[in-house]
Order: sequence, then structure tokens, then C-alpha cells
Amino acid sequence: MLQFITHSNEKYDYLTSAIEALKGGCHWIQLRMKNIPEQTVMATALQLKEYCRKYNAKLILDDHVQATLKTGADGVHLGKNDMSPSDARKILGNGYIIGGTANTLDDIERLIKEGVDYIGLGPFRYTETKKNLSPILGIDGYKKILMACKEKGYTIPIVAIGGITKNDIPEIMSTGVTGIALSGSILRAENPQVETQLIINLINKYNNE
Ligand SMILES: Cc1ncc(COP(=O)(O)OP(=O)(O)O)c(N)n1
Ligand SMILES: Cc1ncsc1CCOP(=O)(O)O
Ligand SMILES: [Mg+2]
Repeated sequence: MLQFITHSNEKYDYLTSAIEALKGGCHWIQLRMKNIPEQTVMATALQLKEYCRKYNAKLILDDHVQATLKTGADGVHLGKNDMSPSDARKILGNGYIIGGTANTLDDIERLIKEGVDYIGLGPFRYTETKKNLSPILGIDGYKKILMACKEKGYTIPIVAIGGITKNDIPEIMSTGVTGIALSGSILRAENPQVETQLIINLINKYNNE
């Protein structure tokens, strides 16, 4: 599955970036708006929720647990500097999706104990989209971590993230990840809708769910 992470550039704002991905067939959008007031995030989330409903897509908010509750988004994505997933679960209950960020096998084991629904594992490579990146995993990092998860019998969905382009997808999917989260490679494409469709087709060749 593809999770599109919103971003803004000279061509698109956060909302229009998501609309491109939705029109390209993406059914899982993460609204990520860093250093922007929560009120603005909520207003954008409410607009985006309507588009997601129209295109039958799930909406995840990055970082904002209360805004997830207030806007009726489908879930929230939480990293190490955000509210803990177990505290978020107390607030949101079981009806919301909670995602967590991992960079290591230890992170994955902690997040499983905290009851997340899926994990964003990365970064795959350097990216300008996020500041203060954790250590780069590269393809060997994914191979090692996914192999260990298989040996330990972990079945939690894991999406790869960080600087991923279309060309990387076959190799990354073959490590056993469930899906791919990305932003820049779609927004930099000449035609983001076509790029989204091509990426989804590549992911769908693997059935890692
Ligand atoms: C799918 C996915 N994986 C990882 C992240 C990173 O979250 P976090 O570590 O909290 O960093 P910010 O995105 O908040 O800068 C993510 N957002 N999505
Ligand atoms: C949010 C996030 N977390 C790790 S890398 C990243 C950015 C993903 O965007 P891109 O696909 O443009 O590198
Ligand atoms: Mg975060």
C-alpha cells in the first residue's frame, strides 16, 4: 500500500499535493504540516477529509492527537518526539489508526508493545523533506530488520519511508515491507497523478500483507 505524505513546494500546497495523490489512486494520505499552528492543520484536515471521503481514502494526521479526535481523521502518526502511542490510544480508543516511527528492531518491538497499528520504518536514504533524520538504513538495513521480524513472527504492517523513488520500489518491497510512504518523488514528477499510479502499480506487484 502507498501512504502519500503531504508537502508544499512552488507548485502545490499541502491540500493540493494530497489531491494529486488521491486523483492518482492513492487511498492512504498523511497530512504532515510541520511548524504550522494546530488551528491551520485542523482547518486543512477538515477540507482534506472531504476529498478523502470522495476518493475512499484514509486520512492520517502527523503528530496531532487532539486534532485527529476533533476533525474525525482516521488516525495519527507518532514519532519519538510525539505523544507515546499508548497515551494516544487512551485518548483515541481502538477506532482510530495509530502509526509509529521506527529506525531499529528495538523501536519496532517497543512500538508493538505500545499497540500501534502500523510502523513507518526509515529513513531509506537522505531526504530534504524531513530535518534531523535518524541514521540511514539503506537496502541492507531493511533486509536485516525485516528478516529479524520474520524470524520473530512479527506480523505488524511496516511501510518504508525516506527519499524513496519509483526505481527503489521493487528492491524495497522484496525485503518484505508491506508498503511505501513517500512525498517528494511524487511532487517532483512532471505529472504527479501518473507517478502515483505507476508507484501503486509497482507496489501492487508484491503481496506482502
Ligand atoms: C509513515 C511515516 N513514518 C515515519 C514518519 C516520521 O514521523 P516522526 O518521526 O514523528 O517525524 P515527523 O514526520 O513528525 O517529522 C512519518 N511521519 N510517517
Ligand atoms: C516524514 C519522513 N520521515 C522519515 S523520512 C520522511 C520524509 C518522507 O518524504 P520523502 O519521500 O520526500 O523523502
Ligand atoms: Mg512526528
